[in-house]
Amino acid sequence: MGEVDPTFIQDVEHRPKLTITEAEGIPVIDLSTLNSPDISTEKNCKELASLVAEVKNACKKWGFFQVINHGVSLECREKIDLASRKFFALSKVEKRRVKRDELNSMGYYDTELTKNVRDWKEVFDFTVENPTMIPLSHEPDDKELKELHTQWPDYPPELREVCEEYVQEVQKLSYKLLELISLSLGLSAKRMNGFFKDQTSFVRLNHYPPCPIPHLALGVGRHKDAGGLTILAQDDIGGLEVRRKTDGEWIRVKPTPDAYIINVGDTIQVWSNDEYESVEHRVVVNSERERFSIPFFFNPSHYTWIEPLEELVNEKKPAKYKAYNWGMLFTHRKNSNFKKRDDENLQIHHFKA
Ligand SMILES: O=C(O)CCC(=O)C(=O)O
Ligand SMILES: [Fe+2]
Repeated sequence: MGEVDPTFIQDVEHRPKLTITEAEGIPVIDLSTLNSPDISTEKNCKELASLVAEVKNACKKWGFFQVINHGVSLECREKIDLASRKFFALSKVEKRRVKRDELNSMGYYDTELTKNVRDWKEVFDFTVENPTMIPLSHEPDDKELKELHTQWPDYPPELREVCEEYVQEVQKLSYKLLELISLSLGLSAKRMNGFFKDQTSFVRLNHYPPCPIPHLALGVGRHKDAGGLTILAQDDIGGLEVRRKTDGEWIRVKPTPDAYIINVGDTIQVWSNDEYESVEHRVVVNSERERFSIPFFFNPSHYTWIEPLEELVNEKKPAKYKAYNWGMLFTHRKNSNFKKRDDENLQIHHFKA
């Protein structure tokens, strides 16, 4: 097995149990009602109301759910999956030609830290908007912006095109989900859409190679997603674990062919004034098989100030957070994935009112 870099080793309390608890409970929600051309009939109204109720229950209970009949074409998903496999099969030298650096956080890298421990994975990130504007530094007084541009590799030559097609399709699903979540919070369907103009969303191709020490390391350490929503395609290997709210147990999300796994991020937690919570999750790796996954992080514009929506604040439920700037948080997080540092990552609890 050889020596494994000690930066991969998790503290004892965070090491995974290799016996799997697979939950029956993480809901699978059928979105076919939304594909119907005639959404305004009485039957459809009823179906929509029950769909919204399912979304609400899932968000309350788990913070996670899977969707089927979501409208993203399987062909499109298969194409990006294949291109991703071809890219990661290249040599490290080839992949590092499109490596991310301090100035551009998009591209390839294999040294991501989650809570200061290295993840057993390699990734390729690309943005939705080109360019994507974010603050240059996370200092609140520094108003300078920078442009993120995706660095596309030469191989496989179709990568850029299939990624761009995939984003188009997943975007449509993101807005459908955002609208369902809005309705489920008692808001108008499009209440949150405006925050996603000039979005800082990005897609990540993840590759988790087989790991000789799956009991000591993690593919991704425990974390919560900071943005609005995450829409994840996982393959048939499995490894994603979600912290169950009722008892804190780590529950494996069962791979379901052609489904997407959805979770609400910290941003929706704050907008909802803690009506919904962003739930901790992690990825367990295994010694035999490599795993691939593709999360889409649906994030607001850098100039969005995140705070509880006024409709969800009242005397009984005062605002639980002070407003913070999304761009500043995004830049802070990006820099900390990059460099080991002593201070804690910036988290929403730092903005508790
Ligand atoms: O690969 C997965 O299943 C999940 C990855 C994840 O949680 C993330 O990249 O934020
Ligand atoms: Fe995540």
